[in-house]
Amino acid sequence: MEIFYSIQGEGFYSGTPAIFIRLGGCDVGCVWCDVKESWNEEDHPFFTIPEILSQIKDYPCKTIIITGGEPLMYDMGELTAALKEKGYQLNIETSGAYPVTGQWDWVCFSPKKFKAPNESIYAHADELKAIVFNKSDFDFAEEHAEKVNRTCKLYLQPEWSKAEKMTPQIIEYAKDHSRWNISLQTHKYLNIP
Ligand SMILES: C[S@@+](CC[C@H](N)C(=O)[O-])C[C@H]1O[C@@H](n2cnc3c(N)ncnc32)[C@H](O)[C@@H]1O
Ligand SMILES: Nc1nc2[nH]cc(C(=O)O)c2c(=O)[nH]1
Ligand code: SF4
Ligand SMILES: [Mg+2]
Repeated sequence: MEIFYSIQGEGFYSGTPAIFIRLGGCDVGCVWCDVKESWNEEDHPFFTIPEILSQIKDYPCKTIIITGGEPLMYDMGELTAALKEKGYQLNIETSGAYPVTGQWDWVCFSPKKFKAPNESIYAHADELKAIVFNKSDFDFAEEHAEKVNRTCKLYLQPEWSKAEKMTPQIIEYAKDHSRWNISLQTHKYLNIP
């Protein structure tokens, strides 16, 4: 869908410069998705792997975030192999709704109520980033936290339109359940892509 250079706004790598590769296509259907324009793959241009390599080669950065859309709808083997060969660090943002493919240095797993995760994601998740839209999302976050590895970082991130209401509850929750950290969509406060 698009390639851009920005700062990772969310989660463990928040604040880190990164090249974003956003793949079009998603059938998870989150009601509050902030990139609904990504859902229909056919609305977006197709780039071959050599075209992608050429578009990113001049950015002064070796960290890539592959996002979407839902990147795991596709077999990520070929693209990630080509990027690894060029020495990039590869991070993925995924709902985990499809089996994990590809070679990843960091997997950010953000489970969704709208389409259950594939079981393969739990062993790969380096970071669980649960979106808090309402109170029931704390229990939903805990259900998934029970299934990830012990070393997986745990984040609660307010859904953007509900941030004013839910952030105070997230703060109290994290203080009472100190395994959890807070993630904010800092790029939206910074007005960057
Ligand atoms: C747009 S999604 C694309 C990657 C993948 N489909 C996923 O959902 O993880 C990237 C990240 O943004 C989060 N996100 C999407 N819409 C959001 C919103 N309105 N408020 C907060 N986070 C949101 C997702 O949960 C995910 O962690
Ligand atoms: N700056 C910035 N950081 C992000 N982290 C995850 C994003 C995404 O849409 O996957 C995102 C995004 O869209 N912009
Ligand atoms: S899974 Fe990700 S891209 Fe798909 S609808 Fe949900 S937030 Fe949007
Ligand atoms: Mg985003």
